[in-house]
Amino acid sequence: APLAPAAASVPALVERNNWKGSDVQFNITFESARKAHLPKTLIMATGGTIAGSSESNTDSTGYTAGTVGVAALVQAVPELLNVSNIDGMQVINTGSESLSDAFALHISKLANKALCAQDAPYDAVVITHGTDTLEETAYFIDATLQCDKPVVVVGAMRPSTAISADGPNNLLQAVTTAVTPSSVGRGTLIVLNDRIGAAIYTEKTHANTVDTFRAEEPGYLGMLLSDKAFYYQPATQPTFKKVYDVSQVEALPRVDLFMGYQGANLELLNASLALGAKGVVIAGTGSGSISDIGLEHVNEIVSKVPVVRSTKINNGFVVPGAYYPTVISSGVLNPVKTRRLLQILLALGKNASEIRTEFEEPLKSFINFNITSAY
Ligand SMILES: NC(=O)C[C@H](N)C(=O)O
Repeated sequence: APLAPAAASVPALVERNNWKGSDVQFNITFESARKAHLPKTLIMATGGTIAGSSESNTDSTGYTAGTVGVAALVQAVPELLNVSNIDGMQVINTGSESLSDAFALHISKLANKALCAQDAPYDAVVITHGTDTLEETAYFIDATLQCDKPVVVVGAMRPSTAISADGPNNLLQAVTTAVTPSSVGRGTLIVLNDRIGAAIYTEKTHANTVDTFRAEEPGYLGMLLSDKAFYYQPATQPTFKKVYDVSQVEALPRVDLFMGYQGANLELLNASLALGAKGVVIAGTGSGSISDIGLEHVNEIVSKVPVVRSTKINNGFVVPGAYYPTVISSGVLNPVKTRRLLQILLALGKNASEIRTEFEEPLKSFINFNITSAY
């Protein structure tokens, strides 16, 4: 059976649903294992390969993601209870490719309640998540969490039934990182495969291997060594990070994402608007370049919705350039994170020139240019 309790001494779990103010499906705790001196961590489980299983222990492609619940995930790693008191919450159980914009908003609100509300019951939150869109949730929470407590997002590349499944150790490392005092004040973190990265910079870089999460240019913040989190530098927040309050936001607007390539003409932008898009992100080629014909189509819609250009290279900067006066530049954010920030800004009612300022103003600190509003 997948994820049978690894040790005879695993305390019995208690299922309950008494976390005030939440709309959780169910909530587990290990009451008998409570230790007064340990911090309290809430594990929010969402599915993914870390909660996946297969008939075959060598299968790392044909398994079903999101089949194992939070109780089994925690029970498979009783060592968690040596570093933290643990509660578990099953937020959803699915492959992360199927997570919606509504999910991102929902889990951000849950994390804020768990950590930042008055009398917030937890010291840290760990989110178990599929890796395919893990960085989108991690960045969204990073940009919307109203306090300094740690949120760590973790996943796995091999299902729970695989030989050398990476999930259990990743989960232990995530909880260990979450309750390490020097994790406070660093923003949302991504922990997999012994490495700790900042949500704003870290992304999935390989479709199959366990060392997939990297922050190619800025590098990792730290690593785990014999189950201790080690940081290379004292706590600091990412350079361009800004935090927004989405507690009053009821839904994120539709924002579509288009990619640049030879022959891309972007005429589908009009279809996107007709389907209700309130903003558009273009994962441009190189440093955010857009084809001449593509730019013509962009210019047909910029008076109606903001268009932000990032880069499909997923590394480096897109800065304002004379050639694209009508388009907003994403700075250091990759396309999917750019999309998340644009959704947040639109949801908060910002107009196009305010959105431009939010994206481009921070870049002024090191690059000399004039922000010109083309609207
Ligand atoms: N490794 C994984 O978790 C991939 C899976 N498709 C997911 O994102 O849910």
